[in-house]
Amino acid sequence: MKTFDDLFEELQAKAAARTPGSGTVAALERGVHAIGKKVVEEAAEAWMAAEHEGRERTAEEISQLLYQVQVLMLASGLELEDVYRHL
Ligand SMILES: N=c1c2ncn([C@@H]3O[C@H](COP(=O)(O)OP(=O)(O)OP(=O)(O)O)[C@@H](O)[C@H]3O)c2ncn1[C@@H]1O[C@H](COP(=O)(O)O)[C@@H](O)[C@H]1O
Repeated sequence: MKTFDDLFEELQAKAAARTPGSGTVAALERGVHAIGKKVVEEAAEAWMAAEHEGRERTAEEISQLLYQVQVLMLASGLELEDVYRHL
């Protein structure tokens, strides 16, 4: 099973290689403003799922939120340690 750290490593590698066909590379090209909107969208969907749609849908939406947060980290030049330092 993929962890948060595993996913970040995968996304970093794809961003560095500019892997063709990668949705992450395409998102990074769209920039921070567009990525930020996806973070907010997925946060709202996670909230709605938690209130109305049950555990499985909530877990799915939270996974999408975590992905979008990682894309925002990459777009901002952040490493995992930069965030973990504040936990
Ligand atoms: N975990 C994710 C992941 N979660 C969400 N997303 C993308 O985020 C977007 C979500 O947008 P939407 O809300 O519009 O999606 P949706 O189809 O409406 O789904 P719902 O929110 O309605 O459930 C979609 O484009 C998804 O592809 C993800 N895209 C990629 N990953 C993983 O990231 C890695 C690299 O992916 P690529 O860069 O595409 O190779 C792979 O391991 C992928 O599994």
